[in-house]
Amino acid sequence: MVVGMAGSGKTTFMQRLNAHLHQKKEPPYIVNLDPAVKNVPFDRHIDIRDSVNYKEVMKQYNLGPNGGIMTCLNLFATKIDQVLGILEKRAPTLSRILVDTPGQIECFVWSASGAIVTDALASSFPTVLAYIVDTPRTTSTSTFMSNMLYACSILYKTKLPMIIVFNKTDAQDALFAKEWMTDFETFQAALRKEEEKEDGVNSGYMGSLMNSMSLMLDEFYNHLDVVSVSSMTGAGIDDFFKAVDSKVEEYKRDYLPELEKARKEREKRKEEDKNEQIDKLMADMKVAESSSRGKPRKNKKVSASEPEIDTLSDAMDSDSDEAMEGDPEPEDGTNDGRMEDDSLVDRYERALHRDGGKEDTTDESFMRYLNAPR
Ligand SMILES: Nc1nc2c(ncn2[C@@H]2O[C@H](COP(=O)(O)OP(=O)(O)OP(=O)(O)O)[C@@H](O)[C@H]2O)c(=O)[nH]1
Repeated sequence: MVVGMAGSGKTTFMQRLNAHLHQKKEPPYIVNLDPAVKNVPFDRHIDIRDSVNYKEVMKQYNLGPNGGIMTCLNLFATKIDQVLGILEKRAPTLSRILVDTPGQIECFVWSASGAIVTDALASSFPTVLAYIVDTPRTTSTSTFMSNMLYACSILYKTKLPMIIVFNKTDAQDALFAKEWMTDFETFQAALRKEEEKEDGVNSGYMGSLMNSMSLMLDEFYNHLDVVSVSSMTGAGIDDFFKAVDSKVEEYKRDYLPELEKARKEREKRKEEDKNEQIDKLMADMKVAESSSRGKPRKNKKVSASEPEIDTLSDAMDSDSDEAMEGDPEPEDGTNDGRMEDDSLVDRYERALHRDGGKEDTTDESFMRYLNAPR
């Protein structure tokens, strides 16, 4: 999945990857998620523009460009199951799926639909993010830092393996950026140099902010692979694919178990919710039963100060008080004084196997309903 700021060269990079894979006789499957792109210089198998009309969405919903992209993505996200279905059907014959994303990166990465699309893909296929950086525009420490912070936030949001791709290296070598990422002191020196040269543009608050951030980003750099490419000339594309293969291993090693853990936790929570609902149901039924049994109120004092029963909780309080007063518990403590008979609660308990797993064929349908997967 290719992400990056507007103009960083995502589409050109996609075009280069496509050409490279075709040359190797491993044609990729291509998905375009940019609703606002005008010309895509390669064939797409799935294109968001086929299902939503960006211009029309802006008009219909009275939106600006970014709102238009977000809404298109939201509409597309509702069809993600169908997209996954197509991809999964194709998967056995595919070596790679390439996904292009909108240049308005925040619309994609920070929107709910962006997360839905990313999570859906990542739960079905080994997914790697390629964060494209416009190298010639990153030679100043401040633009470099903004790019790295963006990449960092995407990494922490998606938790997917990420490769930083320094693009346009035919116009600007990326060695300086690689050094800044591996040697903190080189970055500090560049900061100082800019301060002197630019007459204090990065001095004061900005300078010290970047200084601290570069220290913080050190940890983030450890999680990345970095490659330099030129989408224009094709230089570095082999290195990129090598990095992808190593990141796929990382996906299998780190991401998949996390995914499995999250899935199990979701299921466990669902089960707990179900049990909680059943417990509530049981509690309600006990109250309903005890009040509907219509025991005569013994020694009931009727006084002006006695509160009226308005709510279920009031009723519960009142009944338990009453039980303490006039209907004492048996001394062995095995019975709360309300459940002597084969009551509805008993039958529900049996239906749920809470009585040690004894079968009760009479309530089978209810049991089946409760145990049925949802
Ligand atoms: N010199 C050079 N220019 C490049 C390279 N890759 C892309 N460009 C140029 O950068 C500009 C933007 O490229 P795109 O591929 O349209 O960038 P994008 O990220 O898809 O842009 P958006 O769709 O607006 O987000 C174009 O003029 C490209 O020709 C490269 O490797 N070298």
